[in-house]
Amino acid sequence: MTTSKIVYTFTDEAPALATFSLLPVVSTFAKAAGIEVETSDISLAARVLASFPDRLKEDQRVPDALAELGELAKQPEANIIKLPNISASIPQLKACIKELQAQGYDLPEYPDEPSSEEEKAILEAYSKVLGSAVNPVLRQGNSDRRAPPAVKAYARKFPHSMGKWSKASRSHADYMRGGDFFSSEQSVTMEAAGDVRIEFVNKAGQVDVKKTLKMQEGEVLDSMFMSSKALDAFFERTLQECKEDGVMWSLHVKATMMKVSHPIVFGHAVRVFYREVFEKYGELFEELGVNPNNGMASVYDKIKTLPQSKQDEIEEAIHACYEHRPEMAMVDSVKGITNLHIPSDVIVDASMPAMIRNSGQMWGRDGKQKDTKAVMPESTYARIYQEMINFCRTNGAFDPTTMGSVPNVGLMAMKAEEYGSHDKTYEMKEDGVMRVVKADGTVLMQHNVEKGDIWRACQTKDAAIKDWVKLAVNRARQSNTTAIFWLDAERAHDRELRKKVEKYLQDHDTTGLDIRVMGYNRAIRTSMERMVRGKDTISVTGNVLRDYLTDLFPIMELGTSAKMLSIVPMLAGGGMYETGAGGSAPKHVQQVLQENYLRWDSLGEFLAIAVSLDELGQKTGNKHAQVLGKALDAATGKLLENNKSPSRKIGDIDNRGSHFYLTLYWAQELAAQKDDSELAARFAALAKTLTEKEQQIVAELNEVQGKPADLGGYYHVDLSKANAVMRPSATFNQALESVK
Ligand SMILES: NC(=O)C1=CN([C@@H]2O[C@H](COP(=O)(O)OP(=O)(O)OC[C@H]3O[C@@H](n4cnc5c(N)ncnc54)[C@H](OP(=O)(O)O)[C@@H]3O)[C@@H](O)[C@H]2O)C=CC1
Ligand SMILES: O=C(O)CCC(=O)C(=O)O
Ligand SMILES: [Mg+2]
Repeated sequence: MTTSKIVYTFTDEAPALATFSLLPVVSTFAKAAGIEVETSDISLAARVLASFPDRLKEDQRVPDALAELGELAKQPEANIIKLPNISASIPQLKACIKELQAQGYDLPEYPDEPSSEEEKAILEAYSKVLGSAVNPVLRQGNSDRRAPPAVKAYARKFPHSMGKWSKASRSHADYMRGGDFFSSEQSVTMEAAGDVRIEFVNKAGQVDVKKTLKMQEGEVLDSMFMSSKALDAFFERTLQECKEDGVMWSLHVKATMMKVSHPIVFGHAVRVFYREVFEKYGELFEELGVNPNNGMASVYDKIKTLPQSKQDEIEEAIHACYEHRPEMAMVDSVKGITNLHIPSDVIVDASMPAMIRNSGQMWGRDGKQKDTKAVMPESTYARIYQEMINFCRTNGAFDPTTMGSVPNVGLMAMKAEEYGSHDKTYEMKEDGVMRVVKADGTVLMQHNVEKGDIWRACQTKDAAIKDWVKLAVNRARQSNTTAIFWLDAERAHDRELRKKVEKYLQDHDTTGLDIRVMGYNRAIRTSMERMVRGKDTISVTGNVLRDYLTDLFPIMELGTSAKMLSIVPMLAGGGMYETGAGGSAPKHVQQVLQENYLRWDSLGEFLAIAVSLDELGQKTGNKHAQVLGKALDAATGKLLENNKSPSRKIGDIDNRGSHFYLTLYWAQELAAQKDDSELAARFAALAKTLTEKEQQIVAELNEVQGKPADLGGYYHVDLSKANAVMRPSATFNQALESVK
């Protein structure tokens, strides 16, 4: 039997905990097909540790698993199961460093304001770990995300709750009407390969070359900026309006994925909301190293060094702001954590759908739901949320039992669009001109900018676009579904893409297919109108809309994006199977710590593993793998039918219980199938044991609930402790071990 390999990532928070329980199951089954399941630790903690080998003792060092996996992703044999990981904000990164230091790892502090060369090098090393650092490296292909039929059927049978919409709802999205990235965007397509320079020219005419880019032929290059003055004025306007109208104020950005530009935007919101505090204590804050981009948590943290009386004075000034500012949405009203506390608490892709599902409301200081103004400065993508809000206000909440589906084909390969913008994003230090210049001196694009403005460039490679069009046509054909390319004629970048889409569509046989190109507003309206009639529509979008829509529609349709099948067919021929489309659910870990209950649903993992096995089987001719994959799909279907997913509250089965049922059904399916007698024989005993001992195992699993759990860490858990917590049934463990 040929041994082939599946790489299973070890990540963070809830999915990492779930891995302790699920991986032994997967390895046991895969082994029967001669497949080795290798883990690759790309958790935030491991990435931090891998950045400072020289400071660690021999036995503390870890390999740079992300770099290795990034290389594998470029090979045709790649078969990677990727679980969601933390895209760390600075506060999260600092907390991780602190935890590792306390565990005895000699890591340097995160230098907020590096002064020496050494500190600058440290900051650079940490910057590589910050924000969305994993996905752009591993996603060496475009994105295919959809709800499999069994999952959709489950949602129709057991619909999740949907908050009612009132026609009188005052909730809405608000965005800049000028001065933002949308209004300043310029875009060019490179006619030939060659270098271009990004440079700044100050008022005195001095030129500072920021970066030289090696451009490929046919590559699309964009540049744009957000005016800092316009941004501040916008925030002030939204606050005034909320105050006057008595509507709650909330901010929705993506400070994790847009790791350079959005924390700055978030910092502006903090400074405007607490204007008097920053005016009065600005200098002191500067001395203390307060960074509003890290949220109000940074203020509370840094003022701790001050005498108590000064701290009280500042806290009073903060409270005084609440007197004349509108009510702000809360992340945790019990603990008093506001929307402006930490930039990674409210992440737009998940927060806006949650709000729309929840009657368009968020939680106020008193813990009650309220209508809210959802502030999303960048108008490019914010408008789609207003369209959905309008739709729900007019037609009522969506009905999961009848609604159609909006799967997505997203452009993200080769760090397409915003993914590749981080090292080309600048906060201007003075007034002047930012320009993009060809080697021969031709100015391709330029903007007049002012101090504080945020300027950025994005690149999109021709090969990535070509592959994206191909994937869209394939999906439209395979699922016989209408596909809409969301490309806005108002946007410079999209105009370039429209030309390419028209051209590359001709490379494919599209007879009989319904493929359309529309601006965002029309695209979302059309998709929603079809959806309420039970029709499916593939959204074919750029990178940010890929991210937004693959939470937005699944959360309406399925209650969570965790149930999505999320595939990245890699350009080099390999495959990455992501689990779900959502995040790492930090709230779930808190529940484990408090009451040893993990409500994480590993359905995304089950779906991904089945596709991974099937693909591996097809590519290597491993028949056992295909049988395993098919049986897993059937087992997942049964699990859904029998409603054996984790429930939200203690008392019922949690993540561990659902893994037991998956194992039971998987073994039963294998034992019963007729395609592969070897596998049937091998799993017959396990199927029998688990069937007989169901009651006992479930009792053993559920017995541990209700008491606090000790994991020995948050970012870097103690392996044996986490193992003990996540595998509490001796009977189940023994049954698995007995499979030869
Ligand atoms: N692909 C990736 O690697 C991604 C990583 N992230 C990262 O994840 C973290 C959290 O992001 P956030 O925006 O809060 O998004 P999450 O998706 O983690 O959280 C939103 C909510 O969705 C529900 N949810 C998500 N996944 C599951 C699941 N498998 N089972 C059950 N419920 C689920 C939970 O609801 P409830 O609490 O009500 O149970 C959760 O609180 C951040 O660090 C972010 O950067 C985010 C998106 C993708
Ligand atoms: O890379 C990230 O930070 C998040 C990605 C994400 O949310 C997604 O791919 O849906
Ligand atoms: Mg997302």
